Amino acid sequence: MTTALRTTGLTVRYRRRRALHDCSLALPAGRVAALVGPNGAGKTTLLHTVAGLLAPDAGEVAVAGEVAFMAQDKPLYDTFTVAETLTFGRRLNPGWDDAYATARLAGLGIPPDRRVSRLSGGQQTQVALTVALARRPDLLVLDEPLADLDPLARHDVMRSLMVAVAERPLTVLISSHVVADLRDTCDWLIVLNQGRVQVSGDIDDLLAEHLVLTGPAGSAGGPAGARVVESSLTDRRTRLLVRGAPAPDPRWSARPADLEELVMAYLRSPEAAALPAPRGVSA
Ligand SMILES: Nc1ncnc2c1ncn2[C@@H]1O[C@H](COP(=O)(O)OP(=O)(O)OP(=O)(O)O)[C@@H](O)[C@H]1O
Repeated sequence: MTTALRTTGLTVRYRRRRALHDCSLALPAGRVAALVGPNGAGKTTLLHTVAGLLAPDAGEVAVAGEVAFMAQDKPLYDTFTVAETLTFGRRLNPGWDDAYATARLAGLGIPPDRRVSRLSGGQQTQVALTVALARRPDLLVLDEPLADLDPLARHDVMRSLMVAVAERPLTVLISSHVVADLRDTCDWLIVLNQGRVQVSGDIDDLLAEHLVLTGPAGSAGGPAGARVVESSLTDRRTRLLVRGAPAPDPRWSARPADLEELVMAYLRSPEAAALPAPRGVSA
């Protein structure tokens, strides 16, 4: 397994405020990784550090190959046409693949003579994405590319990103607040919370090892052997999200957790973690 991105003990401060603390993760090549976390968790700081725009105060970032970064506020010039945007990209990037960029935009039905300011938000995102992809990166880093797009445009952007990933060897790291947008597209999950990496792993593996248990009220610890990530209590039932399968107990019913439940449970329990061994900490 080749590692496309590895961060080791990454710490970043803005003056005295620590935005990232001791972040270590490894992303295998060819994965599409979702980076999720609440406002202020450090997602943009992590992406900027991976893209080389910020220098860490401690720790290291290692990327296998070239990185292309698409910032949150789509880096396009409003007064340029789409064709001029591509010309600009070609002049700035030695490894630029013009045939790919032109064909991709034609396939998406985006007219080359249209001014960027006259494109829809979804089309602007597609142009910015095309500029990033035409640089032929090994690692594509996207900071909230779906923000301010309607659900249809979000779906189109993610689907076209999947086409790009299927066409070439590419690893993608994409931040978003909307977990539902990422479920069909991403196969790796990174949860960042309060500047720390809380979860990093294969989504199917994570889902397979987490359960939602429902059982008697007043038993927040759950059945024997349960590793509780989060518990919520009502006066009648206890609901737990647990990692690993506890011993069978007839008082508790179990069902698989979905991705949103898993993410929310970790975000509400900043002390819990699901990280790979040997560096990992059990929930
Ligand atoms: N330029 C800056 N100067 C000072 N503090 C900053 C700066 N940029 C970010 N921060 C702080 O660092 C922390 C992490 O911010 P960051 O933007 O990385 O979070 P985020 O997860 O991307 O948030 P959001 O989801 O709101 O975009 C926050 O507490 C933020 O206020």
